Amino acid sequence: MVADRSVTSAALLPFFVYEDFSAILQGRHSRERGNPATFARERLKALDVRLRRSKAEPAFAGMTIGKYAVPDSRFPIPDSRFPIPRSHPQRPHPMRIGQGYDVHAFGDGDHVMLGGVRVPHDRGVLAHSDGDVVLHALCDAMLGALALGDIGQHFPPSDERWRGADSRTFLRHCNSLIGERGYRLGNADITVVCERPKVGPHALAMREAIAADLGVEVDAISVKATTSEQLGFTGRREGIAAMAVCLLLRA
Ligand SMILES: Nc1ccn([C@@H]2O[C@H](COP(=O)(O)O)[C@@H](O)[C@H]2O)c(=O)n1
Ligand SMILES: C[C@@]1(CO)OP(=O)(O)OP(=O)(O)OC[C@H]1O
Repeated sequence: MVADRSVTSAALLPFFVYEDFSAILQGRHSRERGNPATFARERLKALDVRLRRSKAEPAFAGMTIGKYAVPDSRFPIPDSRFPIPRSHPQRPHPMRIGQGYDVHAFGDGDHVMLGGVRVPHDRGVLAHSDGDVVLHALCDAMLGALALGDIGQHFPPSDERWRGADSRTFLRHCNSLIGERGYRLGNADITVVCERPKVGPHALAMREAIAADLGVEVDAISVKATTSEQLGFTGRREGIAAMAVCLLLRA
């Protein structure tokens, strides 16, 4: 699937203002970075994200575009349940590691969402959200690296807001939690376990979609797959699993 790489200018306004303000606070101004709005537009252009004029929900709300966070009104940030530590240790960790794992059972359907990509299949998955095991495992790895619990604590299955939700929303939110705490994603490595569908033909599209949402280069994201040699629940084609590890670096 090719992402709708467009975003409303209204959605970008708050971070233009923020960028301007923070540059002033840091004693830097237009000579160093140029006009903030122009700088942001150039960054968006480099990432092939187009500005569009629309009053609709911005497609990229909540995601990080390069160094910019596009606000997502659905999430109060900071989330009071997961406060940002007020004081960092004198020598904060230069890096943090996280791992995640997710499983969904197959059910009726004609596709599975994997890494934000719609992959045609003769089954769907049973899930509260869109059931994207790749993104759920990655979110858990990112949350794990921050010691912030797991995806179910941030997006409870009991919450109707997340019924049928696009898991890229979860991913962008986890990324914003990372940024707020002074880190950035260094790289992530994801393994999908299933007999079918074949993941290989879609792996690049998944890497591109994930990289776009996280504001990192595609080579920072690895997606690979294995069968389980017809053993266990994945081998019997009852479900699909994914594992992820990620490394966070101090921003
Ligand atoms: N769902 C899958 C499973 C595997 N692949 C690719 O096939 C290779 C061989 O799989 P084995 O389990 O027999 O090692 C594997 O290395 C993957 O490249 C796939 O694309 N999708
Ligand atoms: C993603 C959430 C959203 O409610 O529900 P599911 O789509 O069922 O997926 P799961 O991997 O079980 O993670 C729990 C929930 O956070």
